[in-house]
Amino acid sequence: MRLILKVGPMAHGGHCVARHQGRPVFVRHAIPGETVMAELTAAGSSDQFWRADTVKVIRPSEFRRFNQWKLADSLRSYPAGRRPVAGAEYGHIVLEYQRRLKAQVFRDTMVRLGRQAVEDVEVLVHGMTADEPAGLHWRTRTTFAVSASGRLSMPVHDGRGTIPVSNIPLAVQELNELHLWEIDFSGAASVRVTTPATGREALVIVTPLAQIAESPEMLKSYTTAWRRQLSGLPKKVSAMVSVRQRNDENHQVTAQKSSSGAAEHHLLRGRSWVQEEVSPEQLGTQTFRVTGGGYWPVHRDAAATLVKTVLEAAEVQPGQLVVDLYAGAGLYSRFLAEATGQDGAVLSVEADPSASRDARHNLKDAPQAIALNGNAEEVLCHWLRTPDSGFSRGGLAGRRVDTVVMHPPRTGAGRAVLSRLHELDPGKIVYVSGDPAAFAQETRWLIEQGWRLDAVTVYDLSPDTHHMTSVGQFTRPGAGNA
Ligand SMILES: C[S@@+](CC[C@H](N)C(=O)[O-])C[C@H]1O[C@@H](n2cnc3c(N)ncnc32)[C@H](O)[C@@H]1O
Repeated sequence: MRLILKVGPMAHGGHCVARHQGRPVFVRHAIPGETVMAELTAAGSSDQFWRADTVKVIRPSEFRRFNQWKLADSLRSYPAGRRPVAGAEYGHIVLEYQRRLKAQVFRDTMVRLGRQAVEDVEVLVHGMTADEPAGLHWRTRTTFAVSASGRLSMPVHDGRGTIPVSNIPLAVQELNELHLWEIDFSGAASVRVTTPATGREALVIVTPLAQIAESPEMLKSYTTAWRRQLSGLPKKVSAMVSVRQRNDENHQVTAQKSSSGAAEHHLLRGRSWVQEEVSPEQLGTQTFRVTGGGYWPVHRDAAATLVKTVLEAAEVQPGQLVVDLYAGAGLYSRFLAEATGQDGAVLSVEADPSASRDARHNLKDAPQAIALNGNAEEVLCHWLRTPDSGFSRGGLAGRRVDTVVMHPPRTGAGRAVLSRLHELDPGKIVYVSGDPAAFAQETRWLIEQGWRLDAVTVYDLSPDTHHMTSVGQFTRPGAGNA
């Protein structure tokens, strides 16, 4: 069923809000102010709200542009009898206006969920200069679904099926040049491709279908087939099979999950890691090993931009004690260690064992940085229980933490971690977030405990999508630090 709708503001998640006979309808691929014809994609008679997708624009916004990713363009998808692929919900909007919409969504979310005053969260969303004007070719990590015939595919919106692809306009050119779509990945559930911004290498990670992963004979025979299929790729391409337990979605790891969730790797060719190189302005260059599908900021310029912003917000002085929670491969820790110098210390906390091994490796030239493998909440509890033990025995050597940098998964740190953090009472918290709703809710809680949000910077590190990244800086007036 199709409706003609006058579309209202952009909401968190990448859809505009409209109304039909009083009921809210979340419309994808529209722009505030437009009148569109929308196809209902989820519309139960008792549903509180419906979902719809734009199939025709009746009165276009001046900020509408031609969506350069054909498969993600709803205006070309529906006439072709298919749904648009997910992952480029803003592709039909002029880049500069995408950022204005993200600023509006951030502000609205901070007001609604964070209970902030509008005037306190008037933010600009900063883009990366290299993205102008199109917002294409920035992704260094891309995960594909695999079709029944073994072709690389992308899921369509609302999770109803996948569509084979032969070009990813948002990915760096190095990915498209590999022509992986010509390879038969039958037997795989997904394929993740890492193409670091250096352009010097790539890593293909094949995750088998569950029934194949569970049978050693089938796994062996498919592994042989994938190795053969990939043999024609340039030498710089490494490949591996990753048999991963469930529960590691979005890298939300708990203590139990982090041990049971470790991936078993079978190398097909090359090596199981990539090298990332990060050169934030005036902070020098550092290199990092990132193994398998371990977390790394996806936009080719994100790592340098975030390091610079985090270091500016943290204002670390030589000799200070800094904690990097959810540290991944030690990206922030490595630069923070330069700032504390050898008289200070950085405690780099990461739950995933493989990422934590990478952090240990990446921090080996900075003895003042200590990689701790553990769940954030448990490590915090340990610090609170035995603050006087030495750093490598789970304590804080009797010192007060000057600054905590934290970059949790999109779902946020959660109340338990925030409570422990509040008890720890660091001088400052620098919070990097990939989700405005989680950030707003956790800001609200921190403010209720007496913290103050001193500054927030928002970046568009995911052009053409609805995602944004914020870096917030909190202090607690009256707690001896303001
Ligand atoms: C968004 S990433 C940030 C990584 C790093 N700061 C960076 O920017 O490269 C979140 C990281 O937190 C880790 N993680 C998830 N849940 C955790 C937990 N409960 N305790 C500690 N680390 C966790 C994930 O494995 C992942 O490496």
